[in-house]
Order: sequence, then C-alpha cells, then structure tokens
Amino acid sequence: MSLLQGVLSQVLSWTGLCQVLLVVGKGLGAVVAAWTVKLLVRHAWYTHRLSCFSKPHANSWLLGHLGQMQSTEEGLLQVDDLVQKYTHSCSWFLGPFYHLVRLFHPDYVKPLLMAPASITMKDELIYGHLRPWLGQSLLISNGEEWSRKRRLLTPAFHFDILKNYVAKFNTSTNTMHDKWRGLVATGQTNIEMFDHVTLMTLDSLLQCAFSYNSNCQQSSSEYVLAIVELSDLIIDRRQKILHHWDWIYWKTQQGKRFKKALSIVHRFTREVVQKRRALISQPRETETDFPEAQKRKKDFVDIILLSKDEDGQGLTDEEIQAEANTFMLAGHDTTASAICWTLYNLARHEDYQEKCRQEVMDLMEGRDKHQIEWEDLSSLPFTTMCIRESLRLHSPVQAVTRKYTQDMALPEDRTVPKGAICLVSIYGTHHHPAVWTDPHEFNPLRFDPANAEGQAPHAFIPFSSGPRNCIGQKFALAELRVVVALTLLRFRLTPGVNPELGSSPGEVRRLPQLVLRAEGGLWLQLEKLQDE
Ligand code: HEM
Repeated sequence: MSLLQGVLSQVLSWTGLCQVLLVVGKGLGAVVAAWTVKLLVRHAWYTHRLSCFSKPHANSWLLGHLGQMQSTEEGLLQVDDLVQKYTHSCSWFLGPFYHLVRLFHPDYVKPLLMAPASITMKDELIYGHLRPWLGQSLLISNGEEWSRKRRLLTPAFHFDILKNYVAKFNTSTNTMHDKWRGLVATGQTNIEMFDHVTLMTLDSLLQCAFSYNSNCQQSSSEYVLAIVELSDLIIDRRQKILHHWDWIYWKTQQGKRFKKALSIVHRFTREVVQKRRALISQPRETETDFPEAQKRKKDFVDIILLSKDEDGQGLTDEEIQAEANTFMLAGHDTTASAICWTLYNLARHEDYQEKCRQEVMDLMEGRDKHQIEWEDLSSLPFTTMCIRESLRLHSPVQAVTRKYTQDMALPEDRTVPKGAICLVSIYGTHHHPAVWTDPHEFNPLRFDPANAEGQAPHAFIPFSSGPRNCIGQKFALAELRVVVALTLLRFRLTPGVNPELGSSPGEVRRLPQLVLRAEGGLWLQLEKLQDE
C-alpha cells in the first residue's frame, strides 16, 4: 500500500466513524425527544383527568410536589394539614413521572380497597424495589397469579396452625425478658425498644416460618443482619429518585450492598426449602429415622410445600422461597413496630397500663408458670383494646398504594383515571377529625365494643382492608397479645429518655420509614416486678 493510499484509507475510516457516530447520535436524540414528548403528553393528560381533585401548592408545573413529601415528623404533620384542608383527598405529582391521588377519608378509601383484586394492581413506585428481594410473591403479584397464591397460602394462617405458634411467641419473649433483666440488674433501666423487639420478632418468625433456631437475640446472625440491611437500603432507595432506575442503582455503593445482602438471604431460604422438600418427600417408613421431623409441629414452609390448588398443582421451590422471604419482611418490622408503640403508649398512660396488668394477673392466678396459651388470648379484652388503639394512633404501615386497570368512581362524581397511583393514607384515615374525636389522644375506650357502633367502616385499617388485606393479621395480633401481656406481668414501664436528643421523658419524633419508627429510637424505663 502506498503512503497516499494509507493516508486516504485513514481519512475515509475516520470519516466513516464520524458518520456512524452522527447517525447514532441522531437516532439517540430522536429516541430522547420522542420519550420526552410522550412523557409531557402523559403529564398533560393526567393533569387534566385529575383536575376534579384539589391540588395543594406545587413547586412548579413540571416538578410538581417533588421533594415535598418527607419521611419525618414534619411529613406526618403535613398529612394532618392536608386532612384538615382537603378533608377527603387531593392530587399530587412527582415530576412528570408519577401522578397520585392521596386519600384520607373512609368514604373515599372504601371503594378503592374493596375493589376486586382482578382490577387492582400494586404500583412499581413503592413495590418495584422489593421485587429483587421478594420475587413475584403474594405482596407484589397481581390478577390471577395473586389469587392462586392467596388461595394456596391462606391455610398457613388457619387458627389450627397459628395455635402452635403461641408457645414460640412465649419462648422468644422470655429470651428478650432475660436480656432485659440482665440489663436492669446492671443499672441500665433506660432501654431502646426497637433494637430488642425487632430481634425478638425475627427470632419468633424464623421459628414459625422455618422451625429455625437462630439464637439471633443472643448472638449476631448473618441472615438477620442481612434482612435488617435490606430493609434499610429499601428506604434509602425510595428517597433518592435517581436510584429508582435499576441501571443507575446497581452501579451505586448501596446497590452493591443490596446485592450482597440479597445473596445471603436468598441462599438461606433456598437451602431451607430444598432440605424441607427432600425431608417431606422421604418415603413414610423411613420417616421414623427422622424423629426430629415427627416431633416438630408444622411450620409455614411445611404447609406451603403441601398446599395444592384445584388442579393438584403446588408452588415451585422458587415460589415458596419468594413467599418465605415475603413473610420475613412483611411480618417482622410491622409486628415489632406495633409492639414498641403499644408499650410506649402504655408507658405514657399508667392507669391503662395498670388495668391491663391487672387483667393479665387475674388470668394467671393459680398458675405456677407465666405462660400465655392460645385459649387465653380471648380473655384479654382490655389489653386488646389498648393494642387496637395503638395500631390506630401509631399505625405501623402509614399508607398503601394501588393502581387500577379501569377508571374508579369515588363519591361526589370524582373519578380516579386508570393508571394513576392511589395513595391510601392509613395515617390520615386514623387521624381524621371528622371520624375520630380527639384523634391524637390515646383512648382505648374507643374500641370498647359498647362504643364501636358509631364507628365508620374503613375508619380503622391498620391491616388495610378488602381482598388485598394483610394475610398475617391474626398471627400479628396473637404475638402482640403474648408479648404485651408477659411484659406487663414482669416489668413496669415509664417513658424513657432518648440520650441522642437529650429530650424530656417520652418525647419522640416519629419516623415513618417502611414502618413507623422513632428518630433515635424509642426509649422506655423498665422496672422489674417480682419474679415468676
Ligand atoms: C402489626 C403487624 C402487621 C401490620 C400492621 C401489617 C399490615 C399490612 C398491610 C397494611 C398490608 C397491605 C399492604 C399493601 O396493600 O400494600 C399487609 C399485607 C400483607 N401482610 Fe401484613 N401486617 C402485619 C403483620 C404481618 C405478618 C406477621 C405477616 C406474615 C407472617 C404479614 C404478611 C403480609 C402479606 C403476605 C401481605 C400481602 C397480602 C396480599 O397482598 O395478599 N403481615 N400487611
């Protein structure tokens, strides 16, 4: 090749490259332009369709209420203001991406929560980030897939199964109380509740779901640490809008930590399910070689493994793993939050605390051991009223979101267009002054059956309501009663001091995350009562 030819071919190849880049650039520009136009048209369409709802002041026509929703005490006070001002609902949008209707009044909440599951969809804004962890599980799936799973999983929450768990709730609570006794003996009476109670609910859930004794209350467990890490990272991701896109998130430090914790959690559930499948498929005569399997009462994994639909089909191993992961997530933080806030409310109301304690002491009279049995749970009416009032005042889940595959009619001729996100505010409904007298007061007598008559349906929805309500609510209420009853038998509670805030006893700043927590923790003072 002559020098001239070489130079020519070089120039041509550069020109070719430039031309390719130009074409690619133009193509990319066209795609971005088309995407932007589509986004803006969609934005205009939703803005128009949602004009039947009042719209609180927005930052701009394009960014809307982006950055105005806060997961803090101020965020909850903002909901109180919205409820005061707009009474039933208002529209809200987060940039041109997400269009929401926020709903606070039971009359508006009811048609949405009671809608058939076939037209109800879980939206990606809240639930999408859970998918890598939970897969297509009950909490996230929709339509026919959801309904088959709900049918297959319902037997796992039957009374006959739940009964067996009460002994496990007692054991996990006893372990926690042993730790508390140890702390009190060394003079540490001001105790942060969430740390202790979360480990306790994880401990009991691991026993109920997998018959797995993790000892996580006494020594650290890799699996439990990974669950806590995943829950924290989900909240962090929700709050950073750029992290909502997978292709950005998986490259961040948080995304990498998420993947690492995920592999620990998934490995654990995979191994449990595979081992149990192998055990269950053993021929009957050899089962005697496994006395452990015979002695053990059935846990969630057993029930789900044996569950079959109308066509005799069960769930695959992957599906069972997804459900087991979901129970662990949906069951531990929520129940821990409910327990902590109930103890907090009783610590602030000595009279109610004493009345509950008396009720439990009457129940235990003549017994030589403090053990709450399944049959005892219905003999704690006042304690149950206090638990329900606490679930109203400090509901663990603040809101649920839904989308619908068709337009949804609401009172006063308002319509939620299909595809818009409905953010049903459990907090707003539970603090609605038109529904509850003195909504910010702790008053368990509201739940006295004698006073319940006037209560609006759908005014009390801590477990949501309708077809997609909480499948674990009876499990949670049983655990709550056992933990609260045993705690009051053994300890007197008074408001504690948050050492970080240096606040006065009982003062807290609520922290709505995946569940309702308290900034810097929830601190109580414990005084040990006489031993059993
Ligand atoms: C006090 C404790 C609890 C509270 C306040 C609570 C609250 C809720 C709420 C509000 C929902 C509706 C979520 C939504 O629509 O997006 C829900 C669903 C669910 N909960 Fe619970 N929950 C609690 C305990 C539990 C427990 C102990 C379990 C399991 C062991 C559990 C498992 C589930 C599952 C699987 C769903 C999805 C149900 C479905 O879509 O069919 N929950 N829970």
